[in-house]
Amino acid sequence: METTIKATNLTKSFGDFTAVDKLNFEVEKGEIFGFLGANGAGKTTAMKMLIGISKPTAGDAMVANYKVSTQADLVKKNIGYMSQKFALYDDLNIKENIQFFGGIYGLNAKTLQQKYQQVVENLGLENYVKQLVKNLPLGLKQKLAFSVALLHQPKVVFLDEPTGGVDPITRRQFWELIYEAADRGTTIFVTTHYMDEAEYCDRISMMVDGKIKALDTPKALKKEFGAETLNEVFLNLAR
Ligand SMILES: Nc1ncnc2c1ncn2[C@@H]1O[C@H](COP(=O)(O)OP(=O)(O)OP(=O)(O)O)[C@@H](O)[C@H]1O
Repeated sequence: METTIKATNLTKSFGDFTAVDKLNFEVEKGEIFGFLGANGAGKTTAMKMLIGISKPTAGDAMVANYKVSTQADLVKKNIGYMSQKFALYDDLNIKENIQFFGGIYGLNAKTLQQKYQQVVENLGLENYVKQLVKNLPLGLKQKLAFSVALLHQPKVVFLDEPTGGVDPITRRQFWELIYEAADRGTTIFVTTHYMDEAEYCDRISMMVDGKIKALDTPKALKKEFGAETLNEVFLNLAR
């Protein structure tokens, strides 16, 4: 087993307030790890530390073999990131987005052309290549954003509520792409508020008030809490 994320007492305080309180967990290569919590539980603060844009005030984390405390630039180069709020440039077309984001990660023109063709073919985007990304249906935009986050073949990809606003069938299709990436060995770290998505994860953690209160497979968590659904587990914990 190869560990791609390891948090050790990972902590972030703002003055007297501890938003993330001594998180300890490991995520293996190719694992799909769901990161759940109610609003304000501390998920965004934790994720910001894991992607190297915010320094822990105590503890540390290794991500893709680099320390977030001292090697944040290397962490950033070796991960992918996609959020619901920002992922692609609406006023560029598919090719331009791939050239822009792939270029940031240092891919050359030939590789970018190959990646572009692969993405168009894999996602069936042939009818949209002349359009600006803003004209794509939301579900396709999300799939494209995920593919763009994987252009530089990162060891880990962080997905921050990647499927907000689409129906369960479209979410399910998005998850097929996640499974394919995980099968190729990419580690997936995903936050979500949708319990159907949480069910698709290999393991999930549930955060309450800055701490991880439960962490296991969806099946084991339901058993542990004597619950029929993950939603019940979640409500039990968050209460
Ligand atoms: N820069 C900051 N200064 C002070 N407090 C902060 C700061 N950033 C976050 N917090 C506080 O830390 C707590 C956790 O916030 P965070 O955004 O990480 O939660 P979250 O679990 O991501 O919630 P949501 O699902 O709503 O995004 C909140 O109480 C928030 O007000």
